[in-house]
Amino acid sequence: TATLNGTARPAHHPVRALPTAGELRRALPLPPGLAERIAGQRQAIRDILDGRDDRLLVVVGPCSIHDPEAALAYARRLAELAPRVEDRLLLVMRVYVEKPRTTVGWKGLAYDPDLDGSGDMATGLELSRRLMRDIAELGLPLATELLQPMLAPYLDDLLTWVAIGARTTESQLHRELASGLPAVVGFKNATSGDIQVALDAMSAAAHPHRHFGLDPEGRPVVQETAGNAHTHLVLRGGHGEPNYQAPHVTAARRALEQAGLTPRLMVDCSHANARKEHRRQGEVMRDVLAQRLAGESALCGLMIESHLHEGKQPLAPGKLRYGVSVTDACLGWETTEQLLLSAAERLRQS
Ligand SMILES: C[C@H](OP(=O)(O)O)C(=O)O
Ligand SMILES: [Mn+2]
Repeated sequence: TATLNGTARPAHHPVRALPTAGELRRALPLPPGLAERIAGQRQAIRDILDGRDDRLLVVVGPCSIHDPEAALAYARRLAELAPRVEDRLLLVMRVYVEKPRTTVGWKGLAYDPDLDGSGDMATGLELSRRLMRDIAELGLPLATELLQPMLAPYLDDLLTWVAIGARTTESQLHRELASGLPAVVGFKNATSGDIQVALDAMSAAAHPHRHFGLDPEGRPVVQETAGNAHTHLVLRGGHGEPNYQAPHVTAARRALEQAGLTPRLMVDCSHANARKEHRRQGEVMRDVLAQRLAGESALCGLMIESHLHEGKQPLAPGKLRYGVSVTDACLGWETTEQLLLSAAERLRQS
């Protein structure tokens, strides 16, 4: 037996039932026209990946969502900014509801919406889907990291862009998942900095797969996927060493070309590229823009971790400051807005 919160239980005792993906989608359906709008947003990103659209894809928002109200307030500001830069930047909001932990820690809104380890996932799933739908209705394309493959059908009709994280890019389950997603998928390099696992993931995800899965009613099925050719590498640094500078980008582009993959990549300005110092994201972004303006055609995207207010705070329920990340430190809104406005301006001048 295992002990959970001090209570001895059989090791694999199902704690509480969950709605099926079908039930949650019926409870929180897409309003008329939203599915078509999301399909158009996905196509816009494919156009950038395929070089038909020379705008920059920018995935921007909180490292994690712990407060749907604050997330919606952030989304309203981003939705107001998006049309002001859309001639040069395609803004996609990070709505991350599942967090991979290096060891243990809070796992995200979908897993633990009360932030106290109680694990009320039924509420977490409902809050996550409801928030994503509210944000999508503002006209913003949505991005998230998909971590638990069985959660994907609860949310993936709302997703324009999906990250497979540094800790799961090597996982066959996540490559199979990516091969069946309608969204564009970014594979992060490994936490070690190795990019080969991401190139292998792109190759694997481009093929059709048959894999174990659940149907919308939660019954086990053999899932058949068509393959997803619209995937790309995301450079996020490794073991505290950045990999966004020109030599790394050139090497990554060459590796992609040699593997017969689309030589397009995104730079995650945060995480190991900022050496976990959130203010460095601006410096990383300026370097990437300079490379792009110098003609590096592989660079088609940026990721920025940003929230209403800068920094991060310990996860202390009841003592939380509004609009501050409880996971990785983020830039504040004002700085983010300035960075994006000046990036759009620099790209216009080029
Ligand atoms: C956790 C994730 O970053 P990663 O460590 O997977 O690059 C993220 O917050 O975007
Ligand atoms: Mn993060």
